Amino acid sequence: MARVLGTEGWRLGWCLFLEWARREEEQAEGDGVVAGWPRRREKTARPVASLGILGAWLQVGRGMAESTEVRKLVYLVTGGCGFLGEHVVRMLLQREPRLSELRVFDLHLGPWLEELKTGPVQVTAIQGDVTQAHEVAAAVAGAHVVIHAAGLVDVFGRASPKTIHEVNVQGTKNVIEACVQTGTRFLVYTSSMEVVGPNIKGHPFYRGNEDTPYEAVHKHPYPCSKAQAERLVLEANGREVRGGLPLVTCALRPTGIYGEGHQIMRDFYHQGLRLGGRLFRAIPASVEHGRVYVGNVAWMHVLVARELERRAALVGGQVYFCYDESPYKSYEDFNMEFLGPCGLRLVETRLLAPYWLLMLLAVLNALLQWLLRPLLLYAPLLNPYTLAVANTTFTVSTDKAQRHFGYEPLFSWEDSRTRTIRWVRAMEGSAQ
Ligand SMILES: NC(=O)c1ccc[n+]([C@@H]2O[C@H](COP(=O)([O-])OP(=O)(O)OC[C@H]3O[C@@H](n4cnc5c(N)ncnc54)[C@H](O)[C@@H]3O)[C@@H](O)[C@H]2O)c1
Ligand SMILES: CC(C)[C@@H](O)CC[C@@H](C)[C@H]1CC[C@H]2[C@@H]3[C@H](O)C=C4C[C@@H](O)CC[C@]4(C)[C@H]3CC[C@]12C
Repeated sequence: MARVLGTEGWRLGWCLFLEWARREEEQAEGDGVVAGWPRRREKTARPVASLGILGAWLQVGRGMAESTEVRKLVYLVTGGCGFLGEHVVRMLLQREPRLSELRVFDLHLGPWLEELKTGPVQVTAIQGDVTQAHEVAAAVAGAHVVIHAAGLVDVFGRASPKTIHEVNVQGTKNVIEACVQTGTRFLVYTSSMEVVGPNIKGHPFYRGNEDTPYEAVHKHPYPCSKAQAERLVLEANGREVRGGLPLVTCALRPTGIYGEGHQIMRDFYHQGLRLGGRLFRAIPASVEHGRVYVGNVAWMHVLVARELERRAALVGGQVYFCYDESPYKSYEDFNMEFLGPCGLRLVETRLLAPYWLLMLLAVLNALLQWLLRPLLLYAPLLNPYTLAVANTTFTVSTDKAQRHFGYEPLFSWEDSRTRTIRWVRAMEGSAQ
């Protein structure tokens, strides 16, 4: 379709222009207004009208001309069937007009991909493992842009530290090397706030930005792996890829993502249902955690991927926190923005469960997980790491993405909240 508009576009534009010119001239004779501008003296009216219409036509023509060549880019999204990945895939299809092919690479392909194959963009589902270099290289070959969102997001002890490292670090190395070997020049990495903190010392990060000094000290396998992977991506910026041009990379650091498809929100909801519609507060309301809507995180990925080529010198090698207008609240209070309207309530237990008791329970959970591992996977939300993270303020306040590549949140807080509540309610229907 876009290609057809190329030649036909100019011809169609010219016909539109002539028809419009005729009508404008007729109208200008009648009501004294020329193409939206107040009519000037008779002798300038006609040139003004023609200029205005000509300008409109040129705009139409250019837009069509641009559309004739735009569908030429191949994007690859690793982890494209995950919580964030699916939103990135759908956002690209909606808001990246230059796409000719969208490759979705994931260990587990979602059935919903089939519904995407009816549009003008070729959607190629690739079942693969980022830890397998040859599978990554095959998927990357020929892509113009790679958005690397595949990762093992585990802070609940489900996967071994070795596996987390293999996926998050070695997998990222494989993506970088595939870009270099095949000549793909633009790589966006989905990093995480946890690359920064909260650190093992429980230091708060209050309204911090990308330049705020903070002692990023980690022991847990997940943040360690994200920090290593991010460093690899940023260090790869400028490396020569096949064909002799430089690789341009950047990393996006979402804070706690929420929205349609968020598994942890789903876990909280089901836990509340099991407890008779109640959730028990474990974290003081004063401990704030930054959260960001998944649609805005997806939009930031799409936008920075588009701007990487045009603003390579500025954006290449940079990190950007993902942010929007979501309010600063404790993790649990924030979740109640969505779970409350769906019938759950947060029971104040701070007097009943002091921090030391919660930490004791968390340690017992970790011990139980270790004892039961040969028999079954016991991975509750409460463990020493999640308690420590939840109990440490971590909020960002930055506009670096806006300054560097014009990012503005696509979804307001109200819209993000409404969409998430609608999703929880749909879960409610399925849970009954
Ligand atoms: N969820 C959050 O709050 C959050 C916040 C900051 C950053 N992140 C980052 O965003 C990215 C996506 O996270 P998510 O929350 O969507 O998690 P997710 O688990 O829903 O998605 C990750 C996807 O990667 C895929 N994957 C895992 N191992 C793979 C492998 N070996 N090969 C190929 N694909 C593999 C999974 O199948 C899944 O579809 C991750 O890199 C994560 O670190 C998430
Ligand atoms: C059981 C209570 C103590 C309850 O309040 C625990 C909440 C806990 C499960 C979450 C609190 C903070 C979350 C993390 C944070 O939002 C950022 C993250 C970075 C991202 O890359 C992956 C997810 C996560 C680690 C996220 C995980 C859940 C929490 C620890």
